[in-house]
Amino acid sequence: MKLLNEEYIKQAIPVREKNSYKGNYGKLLFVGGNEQMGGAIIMSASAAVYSGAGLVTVASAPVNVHALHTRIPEAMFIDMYDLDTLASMIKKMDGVVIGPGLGRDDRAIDVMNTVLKALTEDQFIIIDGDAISIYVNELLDHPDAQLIFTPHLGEWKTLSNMGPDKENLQDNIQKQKELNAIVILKKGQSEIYFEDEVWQNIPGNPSMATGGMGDTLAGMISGFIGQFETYKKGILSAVFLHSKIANTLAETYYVTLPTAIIDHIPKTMKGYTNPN
Ligand SMILES: NC(=O)C1=CN([C@@H]2O[C@H](COP(=O)(O)OP(=O)(O)OC[C@H]3O[C@@H](n4cnc5c(N)ncnc54)[C@H](OP(=O)(O)O)[C@@H]3O)[C@@H](O)[C@H]2O)[C@@H](O)CC1
Ligand SMILES: Nc1ncnc2c1ncn2[C@@H]1O[C@H](COP(=O)(O)OP(=O)(O)O)[C@@H](O)[C@H]1O
Ligand SMILES: [Mg+2]
Repeated sequence: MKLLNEEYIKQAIPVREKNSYKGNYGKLLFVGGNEQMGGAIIMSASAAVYSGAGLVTVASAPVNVHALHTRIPEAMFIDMYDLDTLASMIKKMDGVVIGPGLGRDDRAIDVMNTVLKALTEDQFIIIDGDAISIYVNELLDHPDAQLIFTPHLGEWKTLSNMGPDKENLQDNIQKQKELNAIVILKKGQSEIYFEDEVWQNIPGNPSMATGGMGDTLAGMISGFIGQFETYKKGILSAVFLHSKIANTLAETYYVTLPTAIIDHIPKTMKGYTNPN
């Protein structure tokens, strides 16, 4: 297992080309946030916007539109239950995050089916939160896109049948291959399972144990992938900086709010930008 520490991330973040434009930095769709959990998809999309994603659209329950626009006017909005619009929107995207606050009811299952079927091979999808349960329970097919799962240990049990006391490196590698996906297994020191190697994150602390922290990570990962050369660089940099920011905040704060992490992303990224 490789260790994900300061050395890897140093100067990993690319400098923006002088004449680049928003289309160069990722077009992302966030799908989730039912009537009870709008905050989850708002945090996720905010994290992508603050990570530098070029264009962010949120597909959510209509009741969430004003809260979203108050928090991030940079994002666009569609009704996630309008399945035709949802399917046509997917076609314009580089990547999709689905699951934060999605719920698991029949409407959520329809949304999930629509998204997975509309994807094409040059796109990526991050499946998080409730979407993990739907993927497993509904026996959905692997989408025609790069698949990325971001389970916490409870969700990993749903995906792998291995509980927190049973999961282990070798069996996790085996399961990752069966899933044909990149797996970011979230825990105190999260592990990232790629096709050819496994990494362990070093920073992180218990001030992060608060609702919305994983929603925020999923948004950061998507935002980074949209701008980085490779999936590996984008994912590893996002996982590291998410917990690195939390460590800095935890020096003076008892609890680290996901929204506080989001606020600190742009300045922290600047500090790790490669000047060459
Ligand atoms: N503001 C909002 O809108 C927010 C919305 N949110 C949205 O809520 C949705 C559900 O997400 P969730 O993570 O709450 O799933 P949940 O069904 O409780 O977990 C499944 C099982 O896993 C277990 N488990 C969990 N963590 C574990 C661990 N580290 N290690 C071991 N076990 C662990 C857990 O066990 P338990 O805690 O019940 O003992 C349970 O049995 C999702 O869409 C998310 O985006 C939240 O993000 C909050 C803020
Ligand atoms: N004690 C801890 N130490 C380090 N990281 C933690 C700790 N508790 C939680 N985290 C991190 O917080 C995030 C929690 O994700 P998740 O449970 O999906 O949150 P939510 O669904 O509420 O957004 C993960 O990235 C996890 O690694
Ligand atoms: Mg979660």
